Amino acid sequence: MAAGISSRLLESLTSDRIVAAVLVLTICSFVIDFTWKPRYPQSLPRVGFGDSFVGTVKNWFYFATRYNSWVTEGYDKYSRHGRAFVVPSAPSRPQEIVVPRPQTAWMLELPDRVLSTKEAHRDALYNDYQFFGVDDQFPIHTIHKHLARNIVGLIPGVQEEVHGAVDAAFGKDTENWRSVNLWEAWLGIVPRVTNRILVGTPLCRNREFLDSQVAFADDVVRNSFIFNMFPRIFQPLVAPIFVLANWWHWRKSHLVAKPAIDRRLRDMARKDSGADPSYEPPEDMITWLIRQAQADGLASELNSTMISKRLLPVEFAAIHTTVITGHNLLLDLLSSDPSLNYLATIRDETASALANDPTWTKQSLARLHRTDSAIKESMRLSHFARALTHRKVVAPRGITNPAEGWHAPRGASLMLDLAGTHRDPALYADPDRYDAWRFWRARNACAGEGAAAGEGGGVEDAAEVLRVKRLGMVTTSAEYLPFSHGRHACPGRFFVAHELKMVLACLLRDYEIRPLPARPRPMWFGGNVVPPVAARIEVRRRMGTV
Ligand code: HEM
Repeated sequence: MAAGISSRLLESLTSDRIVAAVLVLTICSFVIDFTWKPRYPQSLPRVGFGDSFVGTVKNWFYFATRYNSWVTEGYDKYSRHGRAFVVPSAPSRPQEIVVPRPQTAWMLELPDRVLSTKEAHRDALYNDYQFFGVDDQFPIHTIHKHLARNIVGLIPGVQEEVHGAVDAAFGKDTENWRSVNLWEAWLGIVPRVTNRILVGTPLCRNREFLDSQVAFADDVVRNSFIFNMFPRIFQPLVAPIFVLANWWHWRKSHLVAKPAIDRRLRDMARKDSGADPSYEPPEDMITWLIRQAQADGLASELNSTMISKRLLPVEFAAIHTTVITGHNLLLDLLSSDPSLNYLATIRDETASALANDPTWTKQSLARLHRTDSAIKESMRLSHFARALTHRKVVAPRGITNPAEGWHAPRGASLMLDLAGTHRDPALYADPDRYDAWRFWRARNACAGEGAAAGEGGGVEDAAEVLRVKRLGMVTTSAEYLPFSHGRHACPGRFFVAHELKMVLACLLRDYEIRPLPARPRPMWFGGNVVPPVAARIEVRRRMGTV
């Protein structure tokens, strides 16, 4: 009898019925998703097709191609006049409230228990699946606490890594011009240099380890795009399949890193027990994670499996962000009018900073005002996402905006519009032009004002020194958001500034580079920019540098 029922069932499973069932299931799941999402007050203006059911479906359909223009429209109509507005999101994500610039301080000063960075990142990156449910706050806290205080001592090691990585990426042929894929070159440089401060030598030069970290980061980005398109109700079914790739790449990196991590754990334990008091562990993320776990009494953190998993969110935060930034920087510089002499000027500035001592120091790096300005300007103009500051309302009763009176319920999503701000002519003259010395001139004007105002004090005056310093690339503000702003602003930015300046100095010292006839254009996909990864540049090693 049972056999009869199952054979009748099988017979009734025609392909038409299967397709229809999947379609009905998908529509039902999107409807359920729709009802789960936070609702925003009608007093908040909308861009896109609005939030009726039909409007929502159209928003999902056009999200990938129109998101950027929706936010631009909202910026012009509302943000410029100090008003918040609502922008559609990908199918599985709640719509976002775009908070205008004058309300930045209000938004970023709300405590994490009210408006959460962690929950916003967790939702956007699907941390529970993609990072195997391992909480990212421990490594983030570790970076906040240990990186800045060790950064000066890390400079010589980073410089050594930069030289090795630039040589490997661009070659040593002084006779012939070589065509190099710029994206691949940065992927050869950044993971190695960044891992010098995360895992130290020799692991930071291990190709298998680095490739696994890059592949893991690619998995996170790709899967986030995919999960964004699936109704939330399906995610527990679909995500475990997709994150097999994440698991595989973490496992590969762990197998390579395990001996080094185990050795570090042993050596540090021997030092602590007094068996080897002279041992000094290298300053890198592995050491900092061990110290932090010891300080917090977290014995469960002290093994290679946990440490290698704790590295993942930081590798993810550090690698692609820097690769895209370096890639944009060179594209902006190389496609600028050659008569502006950007490259030669940066080359001269970096060479003269190293004239007395070939090793970079905090002081010599801080003297690179033009180089700093060129990088800062590229990060202003050539951003890689519409927004990099997102927050989720976690307060059970939601939040009320004091300036406009709107209420955002628990689960609502808020963001700051980086691209609109960075291209606002009220803030930046001729905002669509790459003007490498824009911030250098502002710095000089500021220093000049100080000199004129103070009785011969000039930039020697402490307050003036501070004001001039604040024009540097690591200073965040409501008007300059590539590293976000407020207490969760990127803790890696001081390192990034050093890294990019050293790479640029090394590259321009050792190579001639041909200008590009035009800036290769990136493409928008939803809220993110897809970099022009096929772009190639022509380089030749300078005579006498090998
Ligand atoms: C050009 C390169 C980089 C850019 C543009 C960048 C940008 C950002 C942005 C926009 C945030 C989000 C902050 C927020 O939500 O308000 C962030 C967070 C973070 N970044 Fe970076 N980042 C870069 C490189 C790095 C590097 C090299 C590291 C580590 C060595 C790093 C570590 C982190 C960490 C740990 C966080 C989380 C901070 C927190 O939640 O408190 N980043 N970064």
